Amino acid sequence: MTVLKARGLGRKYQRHWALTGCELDIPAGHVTGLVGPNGAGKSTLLRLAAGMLEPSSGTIEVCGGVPGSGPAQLAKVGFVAQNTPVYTNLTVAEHLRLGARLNPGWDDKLAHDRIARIGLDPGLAAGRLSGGQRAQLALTLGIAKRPELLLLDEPVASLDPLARREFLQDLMEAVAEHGVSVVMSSHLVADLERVCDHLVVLVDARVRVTGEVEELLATHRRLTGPRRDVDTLPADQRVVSARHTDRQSTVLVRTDGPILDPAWDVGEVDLEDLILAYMANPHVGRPSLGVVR
Ligand SMILES: Nc1ncnc2c1ncn2[C@@H]1O[C@H](COP(=O)(O)OP(=O)(O)OP(=O)(O)O)[C@@H](O)[C@H]1O
Repeated sequence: MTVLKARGLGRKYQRHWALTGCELDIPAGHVTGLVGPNGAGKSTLLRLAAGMLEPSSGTIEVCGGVPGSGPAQLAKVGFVAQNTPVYTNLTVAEHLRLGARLNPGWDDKLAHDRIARIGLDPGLAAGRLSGGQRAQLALTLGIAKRPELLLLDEPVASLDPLARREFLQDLMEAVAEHGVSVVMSSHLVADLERVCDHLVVLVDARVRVTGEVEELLATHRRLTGPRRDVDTLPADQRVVSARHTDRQSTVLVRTDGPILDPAWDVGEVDLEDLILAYMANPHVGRPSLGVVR
């Protein structure tokens, strides 16, 4: 089942396209990592999915409906925006009461347990919380809503390392126990490596690569060998990035078949290698032959 489907999806601000030609099928029951450079269009995609923005072109379907199209649709989707908005004059406890009132699937025990574990004072006004504590409150509201799809825009950016680890643990539990689907943007590749089994890389407003992490890792290889022109590689080895010194070439390729050329030393890639290769070289198939010293 697909939890987010985009077809020719685009969004422009004035005359600038923040997202364009976006084709996505994000499967249900997975944690999908959304990565890309600053300004790539990640928040724009998440806000389109949450129904906070209208597409300028194409279509987007979330949990089988049009984002933001009514109360039933809103109940299916949780969204924690990048600035983790909370009501500054309401206390932590009032936020939980509001959550319970507004959300049909609200898990009150989970919300209270989490707030207690984090150590947030229920009587404190949200405006007096630190940035990280505010993020924790917003994330608690998002998880306790028990949505079908949870959209998180850089959720852990302001959390300390321990809080980050615990939050990711909570997230994985929610996925395992309640089958919630998650799409989260992050610049922290190590975190994505821990929790994501699906990946979308956005660069320059376009989807550069998307797929199951396991499948992506299985089909990408790092080739190291005597310097050569990447145009001489077999057609089934799609060049993602290439670096050259005077004598040596290092090429990251996508291929389904084995690498038979004995001149290459063939290595596996990890998620960070893969993400950086796609982020560094947006012009797939047109790698630079510049010399790196
Ligand atoms: N409200 C807006 N008005 C005009 N331009 C905008 C607006 N919001 C975003 N943009 C532009 O759209 C592009 C994509 O922005 P977006 O916030 O989606 O990127 P992002 O990938 O989330 O970036 P970051 O990693 O820095 O959070 C950027 O060029 C940005 O300047």
